[in-house]
Amino acid sequence: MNDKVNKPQNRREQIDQIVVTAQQMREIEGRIFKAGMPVAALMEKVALRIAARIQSLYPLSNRMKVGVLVGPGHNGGDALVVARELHFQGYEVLIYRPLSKIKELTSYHSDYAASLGIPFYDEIEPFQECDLIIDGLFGFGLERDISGNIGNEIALLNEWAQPIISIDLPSGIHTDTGAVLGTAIRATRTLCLGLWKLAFLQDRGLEYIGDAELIDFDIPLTDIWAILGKPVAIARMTKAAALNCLPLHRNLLTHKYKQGHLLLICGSKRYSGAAILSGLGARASGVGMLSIAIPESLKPLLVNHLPDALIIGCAETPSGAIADLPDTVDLSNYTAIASGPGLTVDAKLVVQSVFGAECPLILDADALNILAQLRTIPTLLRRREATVLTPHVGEFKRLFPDSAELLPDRISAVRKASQLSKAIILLKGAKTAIADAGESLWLIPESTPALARGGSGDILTGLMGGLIAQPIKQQESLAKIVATAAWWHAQAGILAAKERSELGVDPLTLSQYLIRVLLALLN
Ligand SMILES: NC(=O)C1=CN([C@@H]2O[C@H](COP(=O)(O)OP(=O)(O)OC[C@H]3O[C@@H](n4cnc5c(N)ncnc54)[C@H](O)[C@@H]3O)[C@@H](O)[C@H]2O)[C@@H](O)CC1
Ligand SMILES: [K+]
Repeated sequence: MNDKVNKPQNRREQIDQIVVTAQQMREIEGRIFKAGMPVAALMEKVALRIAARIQSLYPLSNRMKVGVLVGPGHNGGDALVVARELHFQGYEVLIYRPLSKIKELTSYHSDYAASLGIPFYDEIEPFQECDLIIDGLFGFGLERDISGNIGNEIALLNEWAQPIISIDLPSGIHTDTGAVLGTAIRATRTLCLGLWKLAFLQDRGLEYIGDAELIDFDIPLTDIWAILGKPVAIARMTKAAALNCLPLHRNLLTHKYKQGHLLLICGSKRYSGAAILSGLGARASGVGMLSIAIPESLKPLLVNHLPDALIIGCAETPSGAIADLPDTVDLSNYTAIASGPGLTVDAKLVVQSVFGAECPLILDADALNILAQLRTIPTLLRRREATVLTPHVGEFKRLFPDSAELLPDRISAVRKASQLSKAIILLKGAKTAIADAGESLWLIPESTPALARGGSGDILTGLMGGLIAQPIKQQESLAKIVATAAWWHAQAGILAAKERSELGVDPLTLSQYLIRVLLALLN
């Protein structure tokens, strides 16, 4: 792949960009063991870090009763080491070990914990009294559905009120797809071990993961690159990577046209606000020149809200959509074109007219619906320059019915659609995924449900268009800029929700938080 994950300054930043499957984790782990690290020593090291983290989260008060759930594999082994340490620190510990057949190393830890007098149970009832539950039933070794008694006991446990900390993954969550295998623990917090597993970046498992946190245990980067390759094929978008990608510093001798010229084509009589919001998103990107094509009758409105933009009034259809661009518009003048918000499907002609543009084209909202009517894949394959699509799941299904069959595995679905269409596709969701024709895949790890609100996508389209229009640093790919826009948009939402509540993140406010969050992150 030719997409580059930036060279961040420190190990933690590099680790934070990495995402692995269960198989890759096994292979990385295998290299460490082969190099001489004893399995038991690694388990001890990891589990001591987990125990220390749990103690800092839940310091010992007068009486702290901790229930530890122990499964048959090394996830259970980790949990037993944690149980032992908490016991030594003075916590009252009890252990739920429902399966008798367990791995050898786990059984040693089990025997030792029993010898210390820690009580063992094979039913969950007594754990209702616990102040905290630690879940070490299954980690990345879970292969099949959890069924039978353990399944029922997990369902019961999920109804109780005490916090649950899951080790590595919530037991029952598939490491790669995030799917619930039969039943799963609903964790308050999950301590992911060593490297981020794919499940943390999938929408499906989110409700089970709770707050996610990575416990680093010093996996050598060389072992990671040996298995994943470098640059990696799937990357989490982090603050370091995103800030590196933003056009934060301009050349001293620049002028407005050197800072990019974005053409936004959006809005209709029916959805005039969408044009304003896209314009505000584009404005926050810092783009040198912003032109906005809208139906002629909306011109005064747009000038009022965006006096800095060049407003292009267009002929209207009887329904008040853009009929066509005026003859005076020369598409070769723009460094990027973004089209879609508020258009309505009546703006078909104008969307068709920009397919030939020889600059990156961003299509959103009704432009996507129009594209779906025109036969998505052949239309996209005819484009000579890059096309970026920003569908939500509903739009994605209309655009790529074949790829949509892979849903709810969003990562596989978006990757396939991108490979088939050669477009960069940003699939919106709690964990937005950006695929670049099978080359690279970026995932946005943090967001907020506050962004699930009419108009917030319009801000994103404008922001993304404005970023893409600007001169791109040589080493950055277009997909990474798209991911940076999505990351920035999400961060603005997170900060706005923190300061104003999730109810207070209307799109206009969101647009104002774009620069505000940037300043906060830079400081
Ligand atoms: N990757 C690493 O480098 C490290 C991994 N460690 C821990 O090891 C874990 C992985 O350990 P394992 O590979 O032993 O896997 P798990 O502990 O996740 O569980 C696998 C065991 O459960 C059984 N099993 C799978 N599905 C089942 C089902 N539905 N019902 C009943 N039994 C089922 C398997 O036969 C196997 O014995 C990680 O999640 C992590 O907690 C740490 O101890 C140390 C470092
Ligand atoms: K677990």
